[in-house]
Parts: sequence; structure tokens; C-alpha cells
Amino acid sequence: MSASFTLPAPAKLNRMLHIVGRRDDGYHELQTLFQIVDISDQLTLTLRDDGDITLATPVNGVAHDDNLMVRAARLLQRSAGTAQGAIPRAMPGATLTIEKKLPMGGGLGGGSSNAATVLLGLNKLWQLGLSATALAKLGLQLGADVPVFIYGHSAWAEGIGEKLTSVTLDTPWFVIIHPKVSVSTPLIFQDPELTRDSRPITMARALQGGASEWRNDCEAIVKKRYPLVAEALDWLAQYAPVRLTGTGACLFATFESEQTARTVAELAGQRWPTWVARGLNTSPLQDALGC
Ligand SMILES: C[C@@](CO)(OP(=O)(O)O)[C@H](O)COP(=O)(O)OP(=O)(O)OC[C@H]1O[C@@H](n2ccc(N)nc2=O)[C@H](O)[C@@H]1O
Ligand SMILES: Nc1ncnc2c1ncn2[C@@H]1O[C@H](COP(=O)(O)OP(=O)(O)O)[C@@H](O)[C@H]1O
Repeated sequence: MSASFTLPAPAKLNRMLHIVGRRDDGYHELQTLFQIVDISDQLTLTLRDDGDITLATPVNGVAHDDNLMVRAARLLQRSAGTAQGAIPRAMPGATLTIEKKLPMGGGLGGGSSNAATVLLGLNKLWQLGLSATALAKLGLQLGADVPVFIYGHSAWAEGIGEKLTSVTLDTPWFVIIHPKVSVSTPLIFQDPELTRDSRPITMARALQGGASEWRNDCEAIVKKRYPLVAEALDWLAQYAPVRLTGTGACLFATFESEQTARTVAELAGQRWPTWVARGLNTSPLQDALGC
């Protein structure tokens, strides 16, 4: 058994996002198209036999025990160590490291993706043999976006993002920019002016409509409350259609040509942190794990 894995934790974009209702617990019912893209954090998971879970590379602004990587590892350890019907057993541990490239809290799902990579990677490193369904169920306790990274495929999502159906999307080039402001997800969802009554549509309708009909219901409120997002969006929209991902703050513009994307990215890069990414239909994580 290999004692160490180095694995990617890719970003996602919400190509469209409709808010179709609000549950009694305050969470919102969404309809969204998730697409994984080819920019990633890099994680290394190394087996240790003393049962400890340690993140050896601190992430700025996140306490060790709150880090989604540590929480994912401990959740898996607890759950596998006390599986129903099995004799409780001593579990191995792991040392985790991360090379963080994705911005935090920007709507690219980096934290959720880190957690998914830890769950899938440790499932293999610890030889637990848990199914993707079991891992996605565990992951959902950590964040609404974890399951899509566990399944590792473009997906139509409903509920709070956990009811997933695999789809195949176009794979354009994206210029992603971070407007250098942090958007609070809870504040956006609490905003009295947020559109939360979009009419539910079918997945077929969403796919038929294509990118020209896709929108993000959070976009108007995020633009209104965060002028820096509005400014960046208006700038990028000169070059190509632009959308907010998740609750932001990151924005993405869609291009058919890599060269045009790189030219616009060079201009954007003079003002904002900028990435060029290709849309994917399968995750590089599943490729690395040989799933
Ligand atoms: C809306 C999305 C779309 O991808 O936005 P991004 O976070 O990616 O920007 C996500 O599903 C977000 O998922 P995640 O960031 O994990 O959110 P959570 O930590 O579960 O929730 C943060 C807070 O946002 C609100 N919330 C979140 C998701 C949801 N469907 N309805 C909500 O009302 C709740 O107030 C919750 O306490
Ligand atoms: N390993 C991690 N990477 C990123 N964020 C993390 C991590 N662990 C905990 N967090 C927390 O989760 C929040 C959401 O992070 P992230 O998933 O990157 O953003 P978003 O949900 O907007 O796409 C961060 O603001 C941070 O406080």
C-alpha cells in the first residue's frame, strides 16, 4: 500500500443558479449547474499509525481544527471507526499538507473541494472501501458543495445542492476574476431583496436553453451590496458574457478561444487576481485516483 498520495482539489463554477424556495430551517432550495474546472489546490495525504490528524501547512485565517480538511479527516475516522454492526476499531491517522491556489470564500468551492479530496483520498489510503454515496453523505455534513466534488462530474443540482444528476456541458475557456472583496454567503441569503421565488424549471429545459439563457439569482443583490463586484463585472462584460459563481465574489467570462481568454486575462490581471481555466466534465481528482 502506498503511504502517501498527492491529489488535486479542483474549483467549480455555478454556470447558472436559480433560487426556487426557502426551507423551514432557513436554507434555500436551489437549481444550479455545477461545472468543475482545471484549476486546483494540491493536497498531500500521508499515512500515520498513531491515529493523529494533523494539517502541517496552516491555512491563513482558518484555525487548525476548523479547517475543512481536518474536519473531513476526523469525520471519516469517527464514522469508519464506529461503523454500525462492526466492532469499534483503532483507526490510522494522516498528515495533511496543502498548496493553496484557489481563493477562499470566492464561490469557487475550494474549501468543499479540499474536504472531498480528503474524504476520497483517505478512503483509499486507509483502505476503507466506502462508496461514493456514503462519502457524499458524510461530506454534506461539512458543506452543501462537497457531494459534487465527491462524484466528480458536471451536474444539475437541486435541493440545497445535494440532489445531483450528472450532465455533460460545453467546455469553454473561462477568465475568472476575484474583485478583491469578500462576500458573505449567509448575508446574501438573508437579504430581504434576494430573488427567492424563481419558477422551478426542468433539467432538460435548463440544458436546452444553453448559456445565453443562464443567470445567477444572487447576482443582482451581490452587485448592489458590493460595488467592487459591480465594477469588475461591468469591466469584464465588455469582452464576453459574464456570470457570478455561487454567492461570489468571483466572476467568470466565457470564451470559445483560449487565445482570446488569455489576452483578456492579461488585461484583467493588471487590476484583479485572475485565472484562465478550461471547463471540464470529469474531475482531475477522479482521474488521479483512477476512478
Ligand atoms: C450557494 C452556493 C452554490 O455553490 O454558494 P458558494 O458557497 O459556492 O458561493 C453553495 O451551495 C453554498 O454552500 P456552502 O458555502 O457550503 O454553504 P454553507 O456553509 O452550507 O451555508 C452558509 C450559509 O448560507 C445559507 N445558505 C446556504 C446554502 C443554501 N442552499 N441556502 C442557504 O440559505 C445559510 O444561511 C448557511 O448558514
Ligand atoms: N481548507 C479550506 N479551504 C478554504 N476555506 C476553508 C477551508 N477550511 C475552512 N474554510 C472556510 O470555508 C469558507 C468557504 O470557503 P470556500 O469553499 O473556499 O468558498 P466558497 O464556499 O465561497 O466557494 C472560507 O471562507 C473559510 O473560512
